[in-house]
Amino acid sequence: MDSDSRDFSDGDRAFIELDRVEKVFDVRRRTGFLKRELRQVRAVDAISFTVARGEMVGYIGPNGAGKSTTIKMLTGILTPSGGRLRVAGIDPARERMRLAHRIGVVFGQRTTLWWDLPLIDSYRLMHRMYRIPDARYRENLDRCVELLELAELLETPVRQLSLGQRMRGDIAAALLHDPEVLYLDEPTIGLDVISKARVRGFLRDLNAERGTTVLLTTHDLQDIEQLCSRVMVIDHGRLMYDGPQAGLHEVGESERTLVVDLERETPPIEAPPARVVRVEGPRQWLAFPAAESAAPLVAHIAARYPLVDLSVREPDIEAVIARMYEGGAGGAADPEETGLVADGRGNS
Ligand SMILES: Nc1ncnc2c1ncn2[C@@H]1O[C@H](COP(=O)(O)OP(=O)(O)OP(=O)(O)O)[C@@H](O)[C@H]1O
Repeated sequence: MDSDSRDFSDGDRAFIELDRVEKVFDVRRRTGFLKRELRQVRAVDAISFTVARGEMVGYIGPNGAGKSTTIKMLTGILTPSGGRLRVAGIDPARERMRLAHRIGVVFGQRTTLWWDLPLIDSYRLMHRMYRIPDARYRENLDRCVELLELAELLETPVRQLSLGQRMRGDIAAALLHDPEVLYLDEPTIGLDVISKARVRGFLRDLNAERGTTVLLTTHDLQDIEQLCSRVMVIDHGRLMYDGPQAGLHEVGESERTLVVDLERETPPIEAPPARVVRVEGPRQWLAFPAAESAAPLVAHIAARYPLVDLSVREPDIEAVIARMYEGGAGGAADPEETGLVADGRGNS
């Protein structure tokens, strides 16, 4: 063990550390007969963040933002073009095999299981490949089989499993060697509501009970809402936001909605800065800044209009993120310049 790895193995110091990490791909494009143009794609552009041991962090962004490229660099599949990257004190690109014993990876769109073999045979192979001590293998397998409800599926060839069954099989495979960190790239893609709930529940327990560090990439924002208190948003290879999930609402300038039921139809309510965004008979919807209290608005309306009932709707994270993507595309900001990296936690 080198001194680097001792540094990062203890306590809650940075377990994953990226310091101005870049990945540039050279892409050759055909521009005419025998003509090729060389273009560089900056998939990851000077990204810095740290993740402490035991954190569960969402890593989100639109298509092509650079999420998978980041995960591939974190596993050692890709070598960064610049910057410094460490996981558990290990440089993934230089010591990929050593790191493999400490990390688990689930790519939702691909399987790491042997397609033609029964599920249990993939696990037996991993037992040997990772040289997992027998007792630990048994214990981890039993736990995953129980919690991910795999007992009935162990003798089934992987190609005959449904997507949801295969995903649970893949998650178990990633955990047999007790990884300290789990990278999940779209773990609920294509799953039905019940399978999603099962996978999310399992991940929540894994993080709470075992302290496994989790980095989760997803397009399903409910995964983030239900699992990750901290979120990082990446766009055009740059980190646009790093902070608590709740803080997204502020930077996304989101709005809450006051739904007002009146005794009868009335012209649109006037209550600035709130504005009426929809009217249906005696019901009106008013949008107002999420950061402001609803109390003065309610008092204003109650004093002037024939109020029967009202309710407040929180902004949904989907709308907030959509706004961020729209705003970020043009000038994808340096989060340090814009203050979108909250808590100072994202950068070291
Ligand atoms: N091997 C490669 N060669 C050239 N360009 C690549 C390569 N891999 C990724 N890219 C480009 O890098 C950028 C980031 O891709 P990446 O797959 O990391 O995005 P992503 O955020 O994971 O997207 P998605 O949500 O669609 O999976 C894209 O422009 C992509 O076309």
